[in-house]
Amino acid sequence: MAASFHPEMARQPPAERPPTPPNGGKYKIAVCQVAVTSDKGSNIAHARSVIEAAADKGAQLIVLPEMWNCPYSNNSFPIYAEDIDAGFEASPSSAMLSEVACQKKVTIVGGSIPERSNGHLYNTCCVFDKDGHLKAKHRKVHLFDIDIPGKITFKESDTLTPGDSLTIVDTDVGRIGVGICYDIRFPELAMLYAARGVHIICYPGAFNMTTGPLHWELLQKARAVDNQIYVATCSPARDTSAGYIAWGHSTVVGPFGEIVATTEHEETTIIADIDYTEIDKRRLNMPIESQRRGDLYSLLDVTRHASK
Ligand SMILES: NC(=O)CC(=O)C(=O)O
Repeated sequence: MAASFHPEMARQPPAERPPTPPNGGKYKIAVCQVAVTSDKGSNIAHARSVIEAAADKGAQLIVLPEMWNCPYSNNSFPIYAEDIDAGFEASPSSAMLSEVACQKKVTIVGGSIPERSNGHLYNTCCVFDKDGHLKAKHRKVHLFDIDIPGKITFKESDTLTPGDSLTIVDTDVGRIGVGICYDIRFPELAMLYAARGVHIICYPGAFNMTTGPLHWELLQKARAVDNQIYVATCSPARDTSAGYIAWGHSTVVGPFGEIVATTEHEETTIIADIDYTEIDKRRLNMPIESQRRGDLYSLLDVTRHASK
């Protein structure tokens, strides 16, 4: 039975200080690089079985990819879109995530799906707690509009509207910041999340065959090492017959820039141990926050003292 959605709950700002994470800050994360088809019903059923399998292997935090219920294309977004705020009856993808989170008692960062709301379409990630409650909804704030002639041209803004807020959510597996794919290219977002005490940023994403080989891993490591936090990315599996071919290579990076777990492009689930005491350790080893020269440069709002 799906738990109901309370929009106000999702909008509550997090406390200034992150609560001490239970279990000493040690968790198992599963990043599910699922294959996506044009059949929404089978995508939902498949994602469910992959989540169940990950939970059965001990994962407590489970991440899905960007646009896991539909092909990644401007033609598909309006057709596959769901009205999440209208309740789970109007959103079978969210209903499934809520049910399986509650059934398996896991936190789910539910990749993203096209969301229809008040006449707009968004690229939206829902986060569910282990009781199946929708804790947060992140709408991709930086739309993927690029033009690399002869390689790739994509304009999400042809169909999608950007979100207008950041997403930080306190869960049983720590304080999570959410970004979607292109959001990873904007270091200010990650800095702000770190300033607010986020332990891990989850980026469901679907980089492509042009930018993926050069930028995907580099950006994840940069966000992690600059901010001394964990970063997890989750891509769909590669489908070479698709209009948009995803790079794959879902990864978990630690606060020293180390790859904790990664994969190639086929469908798979990677399960990794994360340990937030590593964040404190690395910040002691290399106290870049206190070494920052605020007298020479500053970014409005980006000071980690907000979380102290
Ligand atoms: N698909 C995206 O949003 C981003 C991407 O592929 C890139 O930044 O490159």
